[in-house]
Amino acid sequence: MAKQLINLHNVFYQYEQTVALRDINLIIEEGDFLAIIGPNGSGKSTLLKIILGLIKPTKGEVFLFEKPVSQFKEKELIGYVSQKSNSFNTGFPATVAEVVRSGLVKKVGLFHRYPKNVRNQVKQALKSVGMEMFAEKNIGDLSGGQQQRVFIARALISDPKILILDEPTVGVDSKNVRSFYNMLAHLNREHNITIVLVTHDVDAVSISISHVACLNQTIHFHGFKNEMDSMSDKQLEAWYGHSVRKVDHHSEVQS
Ligand SMILES: Nc1ncnc2c1ncn2[C@@H]1O[C@H](COP(=O)(O)OP(=O)(O)OP(=O)(O)O)[C@@H](O)[C@H]1O
Repeated sequence: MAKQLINLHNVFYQYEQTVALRDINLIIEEGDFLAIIGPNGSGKSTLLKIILGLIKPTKGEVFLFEKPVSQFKEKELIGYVSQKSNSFNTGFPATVAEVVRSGLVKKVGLFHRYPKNVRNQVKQALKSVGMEMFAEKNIGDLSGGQQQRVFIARALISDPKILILDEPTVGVDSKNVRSFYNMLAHLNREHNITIVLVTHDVDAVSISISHVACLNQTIHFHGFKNEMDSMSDKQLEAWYGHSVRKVDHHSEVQS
């Protein structure tokens, strides 16, 4: 049986006046490539914050790598790329290699020397996202999609087992979205990294992923992507709250 990397059991979360999440039961296994999709305000960011241990559920339990979250100390096993990552302006004075290397700061300490093999680690991380040719470029001179790849490389440099991405295609032009998802599929399949991403874009579920969770306060569906393909438009609308369109890019995906 695959290892349960994330397990949320009867999780509720309430901000002062607003119930953001109710009765969430969600198991994410090693090797999954899961998209959590839901409309604006459906609780996606709140769910990520709970998984990342940034907030505690009002009720319910969270297990990471089969340990209660309070006992889970190996934070480097979870790589996170936030929605706001790709906001560098062209004047930001750091090279791509420096940005990727900064992913190691927590491990090395700000004023310690980096070990000799760091240059190689930076190279490997950039290679895994198809950006090794850009190591010496200024981060601010890259496109939104290229910057996003660099931030993924920064998350990968500490060798995580899970990569969590919040709206990763914001800032990626539409013509590059498919190759971006192909790159994530490559990390999932060839580097055995479990991937969890959240998005409000239902179309995103059509590309590369293995599993889908449909969230609107609670989980309305969680299963294999192709099981969701067989959901009727009426079922989808009932969960999403308004009309949605499914686009099947599956046949176009290259690994
Ligand atoms: N700090 C907060 N204080 C009070 N209410 C909040 C706070 N953050 C979020 N909420 C509310 O909780 C609910 C879930 O918000 P959340 O940001 O998790 O949704 P989301 O699916 O990530 O939204 P979006 O797609 O718009 O980013 C919303 O009703 C939101 O207004």
